[in-house]
Amino acid sequence: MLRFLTAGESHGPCLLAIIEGLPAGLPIDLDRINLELLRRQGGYGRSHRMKIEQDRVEILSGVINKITTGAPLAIRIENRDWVNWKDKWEQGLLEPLTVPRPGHADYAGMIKYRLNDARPILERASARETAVRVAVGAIAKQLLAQFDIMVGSYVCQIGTVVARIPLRPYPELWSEAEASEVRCPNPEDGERMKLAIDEARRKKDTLGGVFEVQAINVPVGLGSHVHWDRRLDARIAMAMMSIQAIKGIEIGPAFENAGLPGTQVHDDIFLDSKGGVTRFTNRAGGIEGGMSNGNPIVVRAAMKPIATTGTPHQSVDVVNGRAATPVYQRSDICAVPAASVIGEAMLAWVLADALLEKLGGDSLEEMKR
Ligand SMILES: Cc1cc2nc3c(=O)[nH]c(=O)nc-3n(C[C@H](O)[C@H](O)[C@H](O)COP(=O)(O)O)c2cc1C
Ligand SMILES: C=C(O[C@@H]1CC(C(=O)O)=C[C@@H](OP(=O)(O)O)[C@H]1O)C(=O)O
Repeated sequence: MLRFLTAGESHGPCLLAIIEGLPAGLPIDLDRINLELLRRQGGYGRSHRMKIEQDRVEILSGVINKITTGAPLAIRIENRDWVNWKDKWEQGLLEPLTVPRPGHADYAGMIKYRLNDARPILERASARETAVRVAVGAIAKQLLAQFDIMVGSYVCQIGTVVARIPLRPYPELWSEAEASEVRCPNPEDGERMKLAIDEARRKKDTLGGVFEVQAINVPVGLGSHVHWDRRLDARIAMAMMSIQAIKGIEIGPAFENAGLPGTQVHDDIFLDSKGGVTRFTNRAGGIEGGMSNGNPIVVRAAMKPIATTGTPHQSVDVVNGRAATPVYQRSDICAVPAASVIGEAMLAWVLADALLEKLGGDSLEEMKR
């Protein structure tokens, strides 16, 4: 079983993760992990914070001579913004934030943990934590790559701009998305998305959207139909929904399928010329009965608009009980492109876990055998 834990605050010294259960003998390419971190930091519409941070991963254990040993990996990413907080933080001089910000974890967290200050809540609820998750996902991708399984993504919608996705094999769409500042494989729609972000910024507003993550070359039979928590779609849904601000997911075009008759939805099975079977459609998004069916796995996720808007929301000061507006410092206008990279990391993690479960083995060699 693969598992990982993360720790760290958004403006604290660093983010940490411990990854347990990786097979021994897996070559780890640090540059490729750092490339994923760079991809997550990109994207049109992000705040000044992304100019401060330059995420690089350090591996502190579990890897010797660039190869996993089978022991837990401890990994670390520095928060460069820490120097701007360190003195006040260490001397206990940070002003309490007594007005919870709507759309954030602040209100529920303050009640739950009996705090008159939202800071301890926002520090951990922040999506800054996804930096280290992307590093974890990058390691999962390196395990999957040993079995030719690849994961990629693109952005399908920002605000009301819905991209027309060209009909091309996924790897081509991924490289076209990579060349776009909003990770949209359709350049014309990508420009419209950027204009929508500019307009939101001008109006002191924010945007959400939809991204799609896909995995190709996934063997048949990851996950299982036999028990609720072994179903691959359930595991993917949980991983995707764990990303901050993700509020909906679908496997394949699930919400469109819901309105169609069964004859137009289910992917018929045909004999191919080599005596095997093939399918010409993938409306199931690569999963039937909680198991991968050999088709690409296709997951869409809906991200709500960024909660902190330049136009103030109404709230209440929990200390004096008066109506108030929360403190505004800075905020992303749109983070859907970054979220799509985080979605890749989470899908890669779930698939690596399911693959290891299916193949077994303590070393890469055993897994391959
Ligand atoms: C990559 C990324 C960047 C984000 N940046 C911001 C931001 O700058 N400002 C903000 O208010 N919310 C931002 N969010 C969303 C909040 O973290 C999230 O809405 C909040 O923690 C509440 O969690 P929930 O939306 O899952 O309920 C970001 C989310 C992601 C995935
Ligand atoms: C730091 C990152 O994203 C942050 C996520 C975030 C939030 O509330 O989730 C708020 C912003 O941070 P700050 O509170 O410092 O302005 C974003 O910049 C990152 O993605 O690395």
